[in-house]
Amino acid sequence: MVESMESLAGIAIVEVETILVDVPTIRPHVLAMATMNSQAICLVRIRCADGITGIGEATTIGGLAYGPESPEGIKLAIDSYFTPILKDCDAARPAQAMTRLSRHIVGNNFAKCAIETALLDAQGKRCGLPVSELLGGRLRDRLPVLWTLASGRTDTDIAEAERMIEAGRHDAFKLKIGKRALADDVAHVGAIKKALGDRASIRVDVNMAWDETTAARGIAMLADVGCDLVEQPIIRHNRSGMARLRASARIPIMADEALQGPATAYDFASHAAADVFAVKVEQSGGLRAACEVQAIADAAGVALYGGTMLEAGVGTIASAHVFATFPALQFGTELFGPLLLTEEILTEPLDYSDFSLAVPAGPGLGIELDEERIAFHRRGASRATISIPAAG
Ligand SMILES: O=C(O)C[C@H]1C=CC(=O)O1
Ligand SMILES: [Mn+2]
Repeated sequence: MVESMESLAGIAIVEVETILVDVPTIRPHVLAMATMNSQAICLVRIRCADGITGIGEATTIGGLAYGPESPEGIKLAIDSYFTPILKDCDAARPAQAMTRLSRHIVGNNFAKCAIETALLDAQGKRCGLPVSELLGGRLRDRLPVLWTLASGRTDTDIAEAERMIEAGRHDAFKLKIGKRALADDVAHVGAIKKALGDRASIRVDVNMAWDETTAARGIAMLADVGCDLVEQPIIRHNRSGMARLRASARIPIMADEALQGPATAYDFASHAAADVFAVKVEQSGGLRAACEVQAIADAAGVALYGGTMLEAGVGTIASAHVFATFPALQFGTELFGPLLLTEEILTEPLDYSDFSLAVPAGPGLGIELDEERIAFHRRGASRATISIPAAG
């Protein structure tokens, strides 16, 4: 007999802890809608009655500059609304817990993703399986990773790209444009492509900064200077505009902000409004929802790219487990979030080498938080001052 959804909890969820952590970026990261000097991370820890703890992360870009959720709002939503529901859920049934949450909580995709990550991490540890295996099974152990050049200066970006190629870290780059005049942006892209030539793929992300007319002109100009792809050139809800741009462009057009989970993916796929989907686990509403976006893309013949919200180690590895299950990943991934931060918050550094990221093989996410670093960067932490003994 199938057990009722309302069955009593088998393994109780004892505690849901949310922690805000601020980690500086290695340099200012200049996007059309915000310049990031640090990243605010909402970490989640779910403690279960069987002694297992799962971890999750929700991270946004520029606070509320990118979308409707912020790290502070996510913490508040989880503490006030998610936790009381989770206290009645069975930790050993993550899908049931997520269905219950969705019945009572509208939207809040990022918060849902953090909770699902923690539940799946705990479940993986319980079963001795990596999260990617819980999601159906991984098809690859490494993921190609692109780097975003966004210092705001062309010469600095070229030097940064040269260092990345030389170190074997990245050979595909995304340039953030849309803040400056179109001609200046195209000159910036053209100069970088000219300097790097066939050694690198150059793509751009406009982050919705153009109107449709500017986009039509801009995409043609970018194709002329050797750009390989244009990401989200216009506002997220203009699906017919995206379809028109896609139909006339010589280079692929990718949807990012427009994709807020399976329903929007279906809408964009059925209206041929993008050549490529940037799948983001947080924007999708969680790991399983991201897999549904992938299935819709594959069914519609839309190519795939593994996106990021510039998450730190936990969110990045949650995404890596998801993308490792994708049969096709034609444009690779941009899972470089931890590399943009001055330090990793994990005990073991992630393996970024050979132009790719290794997907951890251990149970759950296969990573551990560095409690000392978390305590240091925790918002409101009183930092111990180092006293230097007086000379002599
Ligand atoms: O894609 C975005 O819009 C967000 C993000 C991903 C890489 C990056 O530099 O910013
Ligand atoms: Mn984007």
